[in-house]
Amino acid sequence: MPLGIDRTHFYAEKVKKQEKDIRTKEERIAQLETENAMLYLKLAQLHGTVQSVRQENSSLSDHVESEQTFRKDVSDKASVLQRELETIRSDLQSVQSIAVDIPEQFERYTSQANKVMQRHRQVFQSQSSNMTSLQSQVTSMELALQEITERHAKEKKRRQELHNILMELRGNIRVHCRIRPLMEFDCGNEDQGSLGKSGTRSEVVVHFVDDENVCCRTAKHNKVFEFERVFGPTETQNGVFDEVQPMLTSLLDGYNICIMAYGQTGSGKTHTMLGSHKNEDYNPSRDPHRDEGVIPRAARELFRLISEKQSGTHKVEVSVLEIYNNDIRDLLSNDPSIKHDINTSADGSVSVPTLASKQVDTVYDVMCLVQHGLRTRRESATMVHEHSSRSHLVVTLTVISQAPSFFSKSSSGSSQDLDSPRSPNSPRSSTKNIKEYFNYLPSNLKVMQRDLRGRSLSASSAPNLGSLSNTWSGSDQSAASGAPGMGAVIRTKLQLVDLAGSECVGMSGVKGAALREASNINKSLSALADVLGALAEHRSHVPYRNTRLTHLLQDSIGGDAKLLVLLCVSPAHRYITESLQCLGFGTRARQVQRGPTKRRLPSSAEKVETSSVRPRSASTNVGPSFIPKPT
Ligand SMILES: Nc1ncnc2c1ncn2[C@@H]1O[C@H](COP(=O)(O)OP(=O)(O)OP(=O)(O)O)[C@@H](O)[C@H]1O
Repeated sequence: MPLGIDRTHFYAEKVKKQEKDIRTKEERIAQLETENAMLYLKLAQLHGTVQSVRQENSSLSDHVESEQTFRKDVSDKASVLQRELETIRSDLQSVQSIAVDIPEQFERYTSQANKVMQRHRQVFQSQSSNMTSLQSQVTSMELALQEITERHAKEKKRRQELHNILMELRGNIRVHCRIRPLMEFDCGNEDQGSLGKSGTRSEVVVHFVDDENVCCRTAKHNKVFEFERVFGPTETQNGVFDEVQPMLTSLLDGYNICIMAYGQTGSGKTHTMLGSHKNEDYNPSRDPHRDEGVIPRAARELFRLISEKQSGTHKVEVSVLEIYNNDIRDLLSNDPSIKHDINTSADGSVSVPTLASKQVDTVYDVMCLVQHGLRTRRESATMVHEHSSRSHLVVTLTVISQAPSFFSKSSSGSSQDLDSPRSPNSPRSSTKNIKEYFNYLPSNLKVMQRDLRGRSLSASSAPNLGSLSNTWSGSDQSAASGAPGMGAVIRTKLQLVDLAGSECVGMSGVKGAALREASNINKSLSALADVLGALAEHRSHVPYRNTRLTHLLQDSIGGDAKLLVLLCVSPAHRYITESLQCLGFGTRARQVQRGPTKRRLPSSAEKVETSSVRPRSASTNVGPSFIPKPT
């Protein structure tokens, strides 16, 4: 402390100064604190900045990293592309080298193709010209073939006609064969001696070859049989009848006709002759039925033919009989158990005088009588089928026709029969008579022409039409008949026979009375075969009288009737023995030559009575009640 200065003052001054210092320092401190705060603030700001920079950095480094990856990828791809580029470049180089050859090759190929095309064009041209000539050849060959086919058909028809004429002139028996379809009962059964396996369908061994041939083929047999007509399993009843129909015209021309169905049991005889067993198809019916057989169809055709004739000149009588156990039983009689005898007249014609016959006017009447007879006919179930006929059924339609008087002895005085060879010098009838003749019997024309053709073949003489008017003038009938404008009476018969079936007794399984039936059936059928054998071999003795069947059919088989045998065969292996036997029977029948079939001559004994029912015999047996009244 300086001397002379008051101490207090000094100190006061010092304190003041220190306080000032302190204040200054405090201010400084405050200032510094403010600055410090500012700095803290700044630092915080800087921290934030650093943080964001850091984040930016990290995202930038991510970026960089992905950039690097991308770059790497790009460089990889670039290197791959580079390599591909190089390959392409090398390919391009090779393509370029090939491309240089292409136009050359193209030209070469084009010229080659042109050459080939030219060659082909030439070949095509030559072929098309060949084709045109071939086509014209084919056309002409087709025409020729058509012509040949037509000629063949005509020739076949002509051959058939000539064959028929020849058969007729020789008096041959016509034989048709029908193969039925395979049926349920054709199933084999070893117990019954079947050739097939038990319970299996029998094998088809009988084959339809064509219209004229049938063939039996098995391991043991291979045989073809020829007949006038062969019908296959699909043939209709109508088709079968179509071949029968022409014979019926002959019936009104004065010929006797016999149509018989032959075959083993179950082969379709009744089906063919009457119709199907199903639905009672052979019930009387006024209208034609699809399944009806030869008998109703023949009756229908007969009445149709009669309807074309002058009314009142024809009448028809029906008789129905069966031959059962070698006895004749009248199925129209009130007592069918009565046995009947057969009469043979001097001219060889056969009849059963005690048989009832009934006049009929329609097919319905005929079928009513036939059905009446069928109810009495012996039929029973055998092991072959349930409706086996145990008797031979014979339905006879007798046509009694009265010719107009111009057929009786004509003014020319000739009484020549058509069946005797005509002399070219025989007297000619008037043109009027010929005209009348053809007006009366237009259907005769065909038969006449056929006869004349046949005659001109055999007698090689020119046909004399003038003598035709005397066809039916066998005797002086005009006066005998008494009917003005009406002449002599002619009786012709149409015999329709449904034979009982030949059968192997073992297979049909019959015993006792049925065995007797079967053996009688077989006996009569073998007698029939014997008769045919004797006729075919022209033996002096023909054993007609061995059975009632052969005796009854004597004048049809050995006489002058037109005879048609309808063979019925099963196609099944099971019945091969019976089928071969049946076809053999047919072949034998065809070999029979009986001489020309003859026309019936008018008989002076009767005249046609069209108004009343006049049974020819045994009239008491048949009453009008047989024909049911129309419903
Ligand atoms: N062509 C055919 N079409 C269809 N069915 C047929 C034919 N032929 C025969 N049948 C049938 O075969 C079975 C036997 O025929 P059918 O009775 O006619 O023989 P069958 O020869 O008369 O026999 P049987 O001699 O024993 O009386 C019947 O059921 C019949 O309907």
